[in-house]
Amino acid sequence: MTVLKANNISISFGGLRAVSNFNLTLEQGELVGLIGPNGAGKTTVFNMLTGVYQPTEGEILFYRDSSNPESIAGMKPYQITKLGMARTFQNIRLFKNLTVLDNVRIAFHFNVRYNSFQSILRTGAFYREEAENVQKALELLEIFNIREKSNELAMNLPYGEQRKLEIARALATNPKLLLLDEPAAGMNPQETQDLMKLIEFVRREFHLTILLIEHDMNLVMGICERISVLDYGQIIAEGTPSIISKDPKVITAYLGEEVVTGA
Ligand SMILES: Nc1ncnc2c1ncn2[C@@H]1O[C@H](COP(=O)(O)OP(=O)(O)OP(=O)(O)O)[C@@H](O)[C@H]1O
Repeated sequence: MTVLKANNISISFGGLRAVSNFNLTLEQGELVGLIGPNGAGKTTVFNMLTGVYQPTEGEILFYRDSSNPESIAGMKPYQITKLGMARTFQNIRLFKNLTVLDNVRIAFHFNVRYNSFQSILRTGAFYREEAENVQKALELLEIFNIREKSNELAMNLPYGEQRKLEIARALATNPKLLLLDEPAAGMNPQETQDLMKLIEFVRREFHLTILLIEHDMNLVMGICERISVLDYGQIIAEGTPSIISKDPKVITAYLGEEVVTGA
C-alpha cells in the first residue's frame, strides 16, 4: 500500500533550481534512504514534503488510506503532521528550555481527544488524558533509553540523546510516515550502531514507513532497503544499497568519497 507519492516536484530559490523533477513513491513499511553530496537538495525535498516549502511545480500525495490520497503541497506543516507525517531536523529543534518529558508530552497534543472547553474547565477527561500522555511519553523515553533524564532540561542532554529525543517527540505525534534528517549526525560509531537498531525497532513496533537522509554510509547501507541519490537537485540513481554503492554516477558524485562500507 502506498503511503506517499511525490510527482515531479521542483523548487527554485531566486535563480537557483534547488530540486528538479523529484519523484518518490513510498510503500507502507519501507525504510528508504535519501543521500547525496552536500547541497544536493535533500533537506529541501524534506521541506517540500513536510510543508515548510511549497514546490514551485509538481504534486505530493499522502495516503491516509489506500483509496484516498490527499494533495498536501501547500498545506501548513502542522496540518501535514496531523495527517500522519512527522520529521526530525538536521539542526535539532527541541524546546531546549523545557524538560525532556515535556518535549514529548507536548507532542501528544496533536492528537488529544479533549476539547478546548474541557481543557479550560480542567474536566476529568482533561486530567485523564494528560495523565495518559505522561505515561505514554515515559514509555517512549524508555524505548530511547532516556527515561531517567525525563526531568532534565532538553538543552542539557548530550548531542546524541537530543537526537533521540527528537525522534521520540516525532513518534508522539502518532505518525504513519517518519522523516529523519541526518539522525546519526554527531554520533560516535557505537551510538550510530545503537541508533540503527532503534530505528529498525521503532519501524516494526509503530508500523512506520521511514525516509531518512544520512551521510553515514554504514547506517544508510546497513538499514535502508532502497536508496535515492540526489546530485545538484536531481535524482541520479535509485535502487538497493548494493546497486547504489556500485553505480558509477554515484561514485563520481561523491568525488571518490568512500560510498561502500559494508554492504
Ligand atoms: N531557503 C532557501 N533559500 C535559498 N536557497 C536555498 C534555501 N534552502 C535551500 N537552498 C539551497 O538549495 C540547495 C540545496 O540545499 P539543501 O540544504 O537541500 O541540501 P542538502 O542536500 O540537504 O545538503 P546537506 O547535506 O549539506 O545538508 C543549496 O544550494 C541551498 O543553498
